[in-house]
Amino acid sequence: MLLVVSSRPVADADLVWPVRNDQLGQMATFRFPSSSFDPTTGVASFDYELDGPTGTLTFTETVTFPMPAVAPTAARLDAFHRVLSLLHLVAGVSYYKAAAPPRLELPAPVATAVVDYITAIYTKGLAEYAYRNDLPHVLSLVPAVPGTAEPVPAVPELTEGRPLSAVGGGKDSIVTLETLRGGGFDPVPFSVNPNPIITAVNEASGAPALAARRRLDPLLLELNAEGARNGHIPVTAINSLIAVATAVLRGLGPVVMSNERSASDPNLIWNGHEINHQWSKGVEAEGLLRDALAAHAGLVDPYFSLLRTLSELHIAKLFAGFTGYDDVVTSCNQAFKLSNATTRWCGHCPKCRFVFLAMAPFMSPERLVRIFGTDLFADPAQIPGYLEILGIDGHKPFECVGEVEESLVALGLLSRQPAWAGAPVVMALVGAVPQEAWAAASDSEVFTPGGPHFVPAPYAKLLP
Ligand SMILES: CC(=O)N[C@H]1[C@@H](OP(=O)(O)OP(=O)(O)OC[C@H]2O[C@@H](n3ccc(=O)[nH]c3=O)[C@H](O)[C@@H]2O)O[C@H](CO)[C@@H](O)[C@@H]1O[C@H](C)C(=O)N[C@@H](C)C(=O)N[C@@H](CCC(=O)O)C(=O)O
Ligand SMILES: Nc1ncnc2c1ncn2[C@@H]1O[C@H](COP(=O)(O)OP(=O)(O)OP(=O)(O)O)[C@@H](O)[C@H]1O
Repeated sequence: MLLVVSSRPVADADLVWPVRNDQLGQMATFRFPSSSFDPTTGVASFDYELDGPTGTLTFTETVTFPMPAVAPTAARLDAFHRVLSLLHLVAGVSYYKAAAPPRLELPAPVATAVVDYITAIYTKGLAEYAYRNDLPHVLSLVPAVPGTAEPVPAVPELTEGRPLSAVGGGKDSIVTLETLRGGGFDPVPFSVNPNPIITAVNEASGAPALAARRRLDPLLLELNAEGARNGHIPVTAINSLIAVATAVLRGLGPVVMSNERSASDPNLIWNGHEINHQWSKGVEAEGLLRDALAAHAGLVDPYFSLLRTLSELHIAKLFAGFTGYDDVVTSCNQAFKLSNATTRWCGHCPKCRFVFLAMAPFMSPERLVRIFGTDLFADPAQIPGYLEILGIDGHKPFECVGEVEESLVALGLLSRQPAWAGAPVVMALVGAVPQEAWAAASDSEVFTPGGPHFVPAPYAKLLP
């Protein structure tokens, strides 16, 4: 059930406006003044500017790419630069959101597909931010573009080669990596800013991995500490473009993501707009990015999610079949913060709750507790959080959690398994679910692949 809200909630303490910095409050325009790439170091630099009557603030973000031993062909280098120019536009969201000015000025003429993608990134990708900060103008932002460019011709050779498999350290990317390997595709694992968890997952795979390093401008973090506007950004879009640029630079084939079916479903409706925490993981974002990459860089099938048609519960079931990652797999977002990250699962956030529930039907309690380091079903303090995930209280949390129906199906499966049925939290939840909710949850729908996807034919045969 989708919650429709007409007023926003009281903002979180860390999102409260006004900021101490008056300058930010009066910014009128966001620009993309310049970008550069140094092939000797592999460092791309992206400059941004917030401009208003009280002055200008400038930012520079850098991304360090893993350079190939052999220089890329001229065609690949040209496509790489074109992907970098898209990344420049997309990575601006982190700095735009510090002020949310009404004007967004793109630096050069681009194809219509690029305008469509960038418009969606700054509106739908920032929708949760707009909702939490009560900034409805962000949802209808229209970029100012200095002209329209013609789409470039398609160059199929640019995406031929071993697939690059994006690894985030969680169960989903492990399922993708192992499924590609099982199908004989010899994927190259790739991560942006791999932390010790991601490094351990890559080591467990035994496949040599590539990495790119992304560095936010420290000024942004200073402004955040002073109370600048802040909130969620479409980070998957940024990681995706860094992955595509790396694949093009390294002579690899398509970027394979692990974004599931439920990532496309919104958390709630506000002012008539869908608010989806995971928008840049959804199928709409995937299609828009593919179109932008085709029009701007001539890339054919450069990017797709192998798991797009699967539910989270289905992916959890597949993950249970791969036992080599139990000591390293971590899906909890707290473990991926830039500072004060947890070592592995925090054990008390919506994502930990959901993944524990999703894996439980397919694992023994011993194995699951070993993976998490704690038994969430033994702790009654988890019950209120689970009631949200089951759709009994509040809306779907702003986290990467599956649909209410998936949670209900998982709980139904647990209630029929002697190993889990007697767990205190399982018993309490089974008692709390209204009869009509059980009726709406269908095992077969959850385990039947479905919905739109962009998986090319040679890869589609790998799916269940
Ligand atoms: C790890 C995490 O969940 N972070 C979110 C959190 O930020 P927090 O302050 O707790 O920690 P940091 O991630 O270290 O961020 C420090 C500040 O830097 C800003 N920032 C970070 C990355 C970036 O690319 N741009 C930035 O401006 C950030 O605003 C902090 O002030 O809360 C933030 C505010 O809501 C979120 O923006 C942080 O989310 C990260 C960007 C992040 O990597 N999140 C993924 C784990 C995540 O949420 N993935 C989604 C997919 C969403 C999508 O559409 O792509 C998911 O798994 O559902
Ligand atoms: N640091 C990263 N570098 C490269 N790709 C990433 C990174 N973090 C996440 N991804 C990719 O982005 C997508 C969304 O990330 P998400 O965190 O949902 O996936 P995950 O870590 O594989 O699984 P889980 O849902 O269990 O956390 C996935 O395809 C994942 O592979």
